[in-house]
Amino acid sequence: MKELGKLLMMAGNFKREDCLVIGGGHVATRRIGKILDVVRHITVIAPNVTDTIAKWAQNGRLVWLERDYSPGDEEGYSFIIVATNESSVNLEVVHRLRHHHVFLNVADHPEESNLWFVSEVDVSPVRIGISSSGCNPSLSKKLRIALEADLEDGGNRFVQYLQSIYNKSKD
Ligand SMILES: C[C@@]1(CC(=O)O)C2=NC(=C\c3[nH]c(c(CCC(=O)O)c3CC(=O)O)Cc3[nH]c(c(CC(=O)O)c3CCC(=O)O)/C=C3\N/C(=C\2)[C@@H](CCC(=O)O)[C@]3(C)CC(=O)O)/[C@H]1CCC(=O)O
Ligand SMILES: NC(=O)c1ccc[n+]([C@@H]2O[C@H](COP(=O)([O-])OP(=O)(O)OC[C@H]3O[C@@H](n4cnc5c(N)ncnc54)[C@H](O)[C@@H]3O)[C@@H](O)[C@H]2O)c1
Repeated sequence: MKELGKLLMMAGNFKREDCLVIGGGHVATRRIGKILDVVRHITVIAPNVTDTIAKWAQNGRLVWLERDYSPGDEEGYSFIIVATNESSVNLEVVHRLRHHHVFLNVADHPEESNLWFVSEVDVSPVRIGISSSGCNPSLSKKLRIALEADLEDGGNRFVQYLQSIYNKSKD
């Protein structure tokens, strides 16, 4: 795993951003799931997509362009997720965006991204983000699952405190 250095954790407002996702496989599906209700509009470009993405397209949650990426597709988008399984395609997009100020997430080259995804625990209205700074995403996932399990049975003080905030917010 590459060492990404220290990252800044912030809460983002993407309501005005139009997102382009290049690639429609498992990584794209996971990340689209996280931004569906967060960005203004999502376009997916990929010759094949998962059943989940196809369903989102059918339901009008996003637009799927059923074809390969071609240079220039990225024009007009402020948030771009690059997640094809063709490393050369991913790097071509990175290269073309070098002088653009866009939010960029590249699945197989995290060091080229300016935005990394985190594991999320939703205790609405509180959201807890977990990041290993790219060192160990599996560990982030395990911590998320452990926290969610705690949340289910109110097992410790931290989670009980969160639960009390949650219950108050419902009153
Ligand atoms: C949070 C989550 C969001 C999401 O992806 O949606 C996420 N990864 C998740 C899962 C996951 N990722 C990987 C596995 C298989 C591991 C295995 O098999 O051991 C699993 C587990 C699984 O899939 O079950 C592989 C992997 N991931 C990265 C690389 C490095 C590379 O590609 O170089 C490799 C290849 C490593 C290798 O194999 O060497 C990099 C990144 N992954 C990140 C986020 C960012 C850093 C976040 C952090 O540091 O915490 C960053 C930088 C991407 C970015 O955001 O740009 C999601 C958990 C969601 C949840 O909570 O469930
Ligand atoms: N960072 C992470 O968390 C992580 C985890 C696993 C895999 N990866 C990397 O992410 C990438 C994607 O992984 P995946 O499991 O989603 O792959 P996948 O095989 O499930 O999906 C690949 C997608 O890319 C599309 N595609 C291929 N060529 C294309 C082109 N020219 N233009 C547009 N779309 C094209 C395919 O149609 C498909 O939808 C791989 O490079 C993999 O190494 C990253």
